[in-house]
Amino acid sequence: MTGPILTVEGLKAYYQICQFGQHLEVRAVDDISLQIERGEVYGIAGESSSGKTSLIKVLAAATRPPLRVVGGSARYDFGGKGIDPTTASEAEIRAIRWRHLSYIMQGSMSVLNPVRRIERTFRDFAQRPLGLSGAAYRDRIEEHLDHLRLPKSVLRAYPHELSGGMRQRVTIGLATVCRPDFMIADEPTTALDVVVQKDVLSLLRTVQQDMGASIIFVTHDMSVHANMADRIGIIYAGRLVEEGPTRTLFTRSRHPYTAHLVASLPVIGDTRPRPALEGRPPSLANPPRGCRFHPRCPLAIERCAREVPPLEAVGQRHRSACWRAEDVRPLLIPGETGQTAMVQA
Ligand SMILES: Nc1ncnc2c1ncn2[C@@H]1O[C@H](COP(=O)(O)OP(=O)(O)OP(=O)(O)O)[C@@H](O)[C@H]1O
Repeated sequence: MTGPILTVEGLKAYYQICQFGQHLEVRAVDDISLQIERGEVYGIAGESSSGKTSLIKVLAAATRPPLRVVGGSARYDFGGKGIDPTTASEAEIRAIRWRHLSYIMQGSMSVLNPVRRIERTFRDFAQRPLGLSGAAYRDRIEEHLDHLRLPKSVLRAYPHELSGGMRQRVTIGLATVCRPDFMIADEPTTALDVVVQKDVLSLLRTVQQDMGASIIFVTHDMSVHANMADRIGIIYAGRLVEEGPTRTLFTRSRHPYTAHLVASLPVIGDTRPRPALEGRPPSLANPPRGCRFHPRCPLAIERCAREVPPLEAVGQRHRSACWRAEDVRPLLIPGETGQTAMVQA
């Protein structure tokens, strides 16, 4: 199979709400275009309220009012089976859910029913898409658990009887049991402590590589991206402002906002003060004209307040939306600070 598995073009999704008798549009996803390759882990980063979850809700075909897709398109190519999650019918989505497209959500308890044993949840998720029953079905599930280094006994457990890390491993098990082509993961490890987080991430990476699946992976934690993602897209105020291979983004970012995110990472032994970013992210109901980052940008010039910078190539598979992309310098020098140690080859 050739070509990207997901192509997003000019996607716009707004929350259309009525507040104090006034009609408001919160432009959570505003003109986003990107492509994800087969077998690729694509990380989405950005601070709170930048639109990450809204974007992946649209991509997961989970758009519900007041969020509405108001422009653009998204298209998955599952080996000849093309589907647009913004326009597909319920029946079309049901046909691809779990088998082709699966979803690992924030906090395992949102998928695990507290009053059902894990085996029942597996049955609800997997039996129909796998088309297996009896011993063949049981063998497949047990083999899968074994692969995830989960004991068979979890099947008899209720969610509350498992630790947070174990529950998240079960969630990954559910999301991968039908060997999907594409997985969407929204902050899958945020609620876990660092040691368990590492274990869950390495499990997710192993399963993804074994299956050759693609993942779009959302977290605000840049150090998780450093260890997980092949490529990263940086979102600021509803827009994709930079995108590139992980190492490139960490060492040669071409957007001042990315440079700030990278410089904010703690580095052992480096006691230099972290450069602070002035101001707050804008309201997406009334974003500033021009580049949305310009009111906080240390490099802003008059043009930035007037014209929206397009997302343009600045290197190999590297795009930036900044009028001053050429002038962006890393705020901390990788190597000197040990920062590159976080980025795996
Ligand atoms: N139901 C809603 N109605 C109105 N606005 C909403 C709604 N849900 C989210 N928003 C707004 O949409 C914008 C994007 O929110 P979103 O949750 O997508 O951001 P995020 O980057 O995922 O944030 P976080 O990291 O905190 O989850 C924010 O301004 C948020 O306030």
